[in-house]
Amino acid sequence: MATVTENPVASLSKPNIGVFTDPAHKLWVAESGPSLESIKAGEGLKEGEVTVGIKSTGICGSDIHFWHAGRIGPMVVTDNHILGHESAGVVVAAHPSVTNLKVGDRVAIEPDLICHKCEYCLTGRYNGCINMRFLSTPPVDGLLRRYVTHPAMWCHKIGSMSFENGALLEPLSVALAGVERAGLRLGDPTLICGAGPIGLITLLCAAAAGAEPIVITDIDQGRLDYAKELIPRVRTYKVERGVGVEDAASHIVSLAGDVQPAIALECTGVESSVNSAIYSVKFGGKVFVIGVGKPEMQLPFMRLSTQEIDLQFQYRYANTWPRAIRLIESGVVQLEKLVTHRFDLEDAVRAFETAADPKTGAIKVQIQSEVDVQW
Ligand SMILES: NC(=O)c1ccc[n+]([C@@H]2O[C@H](COP(=O)([O-])OP(=O)(O)OC[C@H]3O[C@@H](n4cnc5c(N)ncnc54)[C@H](O)[C@@H]3O)[C@@H](O)[C@H]2O)c1
Ligand SMILES: OC[C@H](O)C(O)[C@@H](O)CO
Repeated sequence: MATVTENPVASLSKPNIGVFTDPAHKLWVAESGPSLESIKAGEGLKEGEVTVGIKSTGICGSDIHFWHAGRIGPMVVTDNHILGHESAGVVVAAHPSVTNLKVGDRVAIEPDLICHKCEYCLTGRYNGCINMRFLSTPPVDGLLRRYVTHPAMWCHKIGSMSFENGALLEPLSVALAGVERAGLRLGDPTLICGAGPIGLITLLCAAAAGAEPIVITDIDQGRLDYAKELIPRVRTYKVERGVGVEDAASHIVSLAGDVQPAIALECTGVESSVNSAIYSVKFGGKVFVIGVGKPEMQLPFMRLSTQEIDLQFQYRYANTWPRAIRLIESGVVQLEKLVTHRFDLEDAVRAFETAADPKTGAIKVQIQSEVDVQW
């Protein structure tokens, strides 16, 4: 264990840099705020805030989307914009008012800034905050920087957990929120649609929660093979172009041993996939949609109606971090294998190109930054 120096922030020497995109779909690394000088001078920290030296940040599909498409639905990149919302690092400075954290604490950052005043904040469903400012969703800059200033209350201590795992707490939170609100129970036959990072983490959670049998779908055989490596008992279904949604549903049910799923956790947001899930689940079952997709979709209304199927949705998460930390610390959910590629912050453009290219076989690409402080 390294020793804490009198004033560790004084030893910081690397400039703050960040990963930017813009409305012209450029992607670049450049100097960003807060500046090293202001951090070292102890300027700019407001009451309740800390500065975190970011060590690991995962690239999310939404980061690629903001870069390539310039928008996700109503969230539009209108200016130079810093990406990233899956990060963990070390506290390098703290405002004197902060009592829950100290310099040197290892933390994962929950990337929301909420108003603490609206109905949803006051009732614990703060992901619905009407004044939500979610880091990396334009116009709010994200975490892909060497240093970030953030409210201490949204920096969760991760103890000796690796920074890579700390950065995975964010997508784990998405999956946990889904599994929890879907009401998944021990022995529930479960369908998971999509074996991207969210689908795979959902698979790990559903398996840990005792779902059985579990079928996972994807259009990519490589991702299905990956799912099988993670959870050998999972049954995999490769979705083929030209196969109708009802036929796909029959294949899924037959793969499950002629058992209709009680719950489908939809992690693609693709219309045909949502519809195969609706045709797969049993009477009174639930299709729980985590994936996000196009603004309007056609759904089999009468199937939903005559089979009393619940169709439910999830948007981000609330109150998941402490639970997610316990699951990783105890090894109940093991996410290490998901990180397939690692790049330095200076090399972030290559990291994004790798994450965006299906031929690389990347599942989760993480960006690591050097924070040259001596503890
Ligand atoms: N609700 C939320 O708060 C929330 C949070 C994070 C991510 N998401 C969404 O969750 C979804 C999954 O995220 P991800 O990071 O894993 O994305 P991803 O794009 O990496 O993974 C999606 C997977 O679905 C597969 N797929 C595509 N079409 C399919 C089909 N017809 N049938 C089966 N599989 C198909 C793809 O091959 C891919 O492996 C995305 O829509 C993302 O935007 C939602
Ligand atoms: O996990 C959080 C999600 O990735 C975000 O909601 C993103 O999709 C848009 O801001």
